Order: sequence, then C-alpha cells, then structure tokens
Amino acid sequence: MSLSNATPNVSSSPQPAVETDALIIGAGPAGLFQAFQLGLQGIHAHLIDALPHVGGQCSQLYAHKPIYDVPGIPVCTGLELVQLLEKQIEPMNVPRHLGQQVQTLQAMEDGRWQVSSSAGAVFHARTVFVAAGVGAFVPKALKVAGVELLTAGQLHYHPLQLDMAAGHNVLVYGGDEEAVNAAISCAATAAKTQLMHRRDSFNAEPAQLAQLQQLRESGAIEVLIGQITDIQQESGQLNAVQWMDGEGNEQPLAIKQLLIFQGISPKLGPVTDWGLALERKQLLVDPATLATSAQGIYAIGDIVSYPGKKRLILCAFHEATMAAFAAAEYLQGSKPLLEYTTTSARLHAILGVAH
Ligand SMILES: Cc1cc2nc3c(=O)[nH]c(=O)nc-3n(C[C@H](O)[C@H](O)[C@H](O)COP(=O)(O)OP(=O)(O)OC[C@H]3O[C@@H](n4cnc5c(N)ncnc54)[C@H](O)[C@@H]3O)c2cc1C
Repeated sequence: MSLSNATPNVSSSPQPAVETDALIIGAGPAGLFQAFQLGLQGIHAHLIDALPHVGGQCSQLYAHKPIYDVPGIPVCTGLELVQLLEKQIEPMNVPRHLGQQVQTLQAMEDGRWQVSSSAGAVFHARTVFVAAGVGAFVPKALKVAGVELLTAGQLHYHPLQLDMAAGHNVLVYGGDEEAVNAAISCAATAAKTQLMHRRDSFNAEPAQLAQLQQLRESGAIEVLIGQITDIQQESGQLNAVQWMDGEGNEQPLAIKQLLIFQGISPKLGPVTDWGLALERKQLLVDPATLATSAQGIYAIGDIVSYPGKKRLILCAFHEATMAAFAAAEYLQGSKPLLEYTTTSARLHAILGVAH
C-alpha cells in the first residue's frame, strides 16, 4: 500500500458506511489506549490513522529511543510501548483503518456523526474520539509542476510494497534509510533502478550502505546527484522527469515509476475545520470528561487544551480513561460503575482471562 498516491485514494464505487458506537481518529498512544478503555466499558471502537501503521509519534518520530516516564515501565523504546499497547487491546478486536486521513466530520440528523476518509471510507459513529496528536502524519509532497496531472499508479509516496517496480524504469527520490532500502529492493525486479538525492551521502545503516555501494559498482543501481525540476507527462502518463545536477545542468530522465521519499511530517489539517472549539489550534475540552464543544465528540492526547494540560503519554492515558467513562454514561444513559480489572468478572470476560 502506498502511504499516499498522487491523487487521494478515493474509491470509484461508494463503500457502505461503517456503523459503530465509537470511532477513534488517531492511532497514537492516546488512541490505542482509548480503544482499551472503551473496550472495558463494553464499547466497541474502530481506529483510523493516516499512517500505514499504529503508534503515532512513538513509532514515527522515536521508535528506537528510550522512554523513562511511563508508569510501571522503567524504560522502553517508542516501538516497544506501541507493541505493548497493541498487545493490551488484542482482546478488544479493534478494526484498524490505516493509511487514510479523516477529512470531514459532520453531524447527522439522528445525533450521530458522519466521518469520511481520504480512502473513501464513511463511518456513522455515535461517539467520536479525536486523538489526532500533532496532526496527521503525511508524506511531504513533491512540489513540481505537472505532478497533479499524473494518473494513479505512477507516483508513490513512501510505498511499503514495491511490486509496481517490476520490469520498469524506476526512479527512487530521497536519501534516507527508506529510500536506500527501496532502491536496493527495486534493483532486484526493475528494468532499471536510479536513486536520486541532493548529495552523494545517504542516511542508512552501514550494512545497507555497503549493499548500495555493491549494487552501484555492479551497475544495478545508478546514483544521480541532483533534484527533480519538472515532470514530463502525456495524457497523465509519466514519460520522464527533468532534473538538475549539482552544476546546474538540466536534462530529461526517462522513467515509468517515481518513488518519493522526502520524509513524513505531521499536518494538523482538517481537525481545525470541523467546527469544534479551539484554543491556539488545540481542541478545547472539559478535563473532567474530555468532551469537546460538540455532543458525543471527545478529544484526548496532544491535540487537547485545558488548564494545566501536559503533552505527555501518561496524561493521554488518564484522559482516555476519563473520556471512556464519560462516553459510557452518554451512550448508556447512566453512570458506569467503577470496577477493578483485578476482581471484576465482567472485565475478565472482556479481557478473556479466567476469573
Ligand atoms: C522525540 C520525542 C520524544 C518524546 N518523549 C516522550 C517521553 O519520554 N515521555 C512522554 O510522555 N512523552 C514523550 N513525547 C510526547 C509523546 O510522544 C506524545 O505526548 C504522544 O505521542 C501523544 O500521543 P497522541 O496519541 O495524542 O498523538 P500522536 O502520537 O501524535 O498520534 C496521533 C495520530 O493521529 C493521526 N492523525 C492525526 N490527524 C488525523 C486525521 N485527520 N486522520 C487520520 N489520522 C490522523 C496521526 O497520523 C498520528 O498517528 C515525545 C515526543 C517526541 C517528539
């Protein structure tokens, strides 16, 4: 799956709406723990994220760096925390809708919320939990004239699978680990693999750099030092890119597949357009319930603002718990009981453990 294509990944035939009691926007640590807390309340939730994987900042920005302030875990990496959270929500069987950005959130006549994504998915949710952190992680776009004219399937941002390279002239554009790995993989199946970066220096593990060097020497990968300046297309079909080398010389390069690795960065994007009360681009919530200004919509984690808010994982976990209790009361019409996971038969049944 490509993280994103040249055009939004909109399905040609409308998909039936997913009906759910709860939809969580954002699968960072806050969203993952929200799914757990809702599960304990007997509320089944769906998770949606712009990234093709869960974990938010923990997996995208500091997967291999240590965290020392999660209660009960003296030290773990970002990725290890995400793996533990995933393990914890296994009993909840939470469907994940990944690689798609939530674009619209609109009130329905019956009090539910209609949410639509860049992949054409539509959700009808009784409650919505905005756990959007610092924004949707989306790839940095190639800002070159003509890109917008390309039809789908030729321009790929951070693709996870490289089947499209087989038998084609492929240009991998970028200098990080993902770009190097993609070029190495493409070299095995593509008719021709070229790797273009601004300078002859790549940021990858020593083993990958050694492999890249070997493939350069054998001619399986050609490294080009420069940048793309223009796209040459005909009726939406990519024929070539125009590129400029270090000396400022421009020339065309015939290719059929263009793989862009310019990095992924968070964009607050549509969250601020949904009509929810904001304070300095953060969602204003009641700290007792994490309710936003709209009934049935809660917000937790880095996206929220209330007096004393701290952008810490520990605080997001607390907020997820408070929001789950508030949502349970809203959905069920009565205050939920406080039960302990240690002793409650009901919670043990949800968690699938022996009582
Ligand atoms: C380098 C670094 C180190 C850190 N170290 C610590 C630490 O040691 N301890 C600590 O407590 N905190 C730490 N933090 C902060 C911590 O990572 C954040 O507080 C935490 O990630 C917030 O979780 P979240 O789920 O609210 O948001 P995020 O982790 O940002 O996740 C939000 C998710 O929502 C998705 N999203 C947003 N908008 C949309 C949309 N419209 N459609 C679909 N998906 C969307 C994003 O793609 C993202 O995956 C650190 C942060 C950084 C950058």
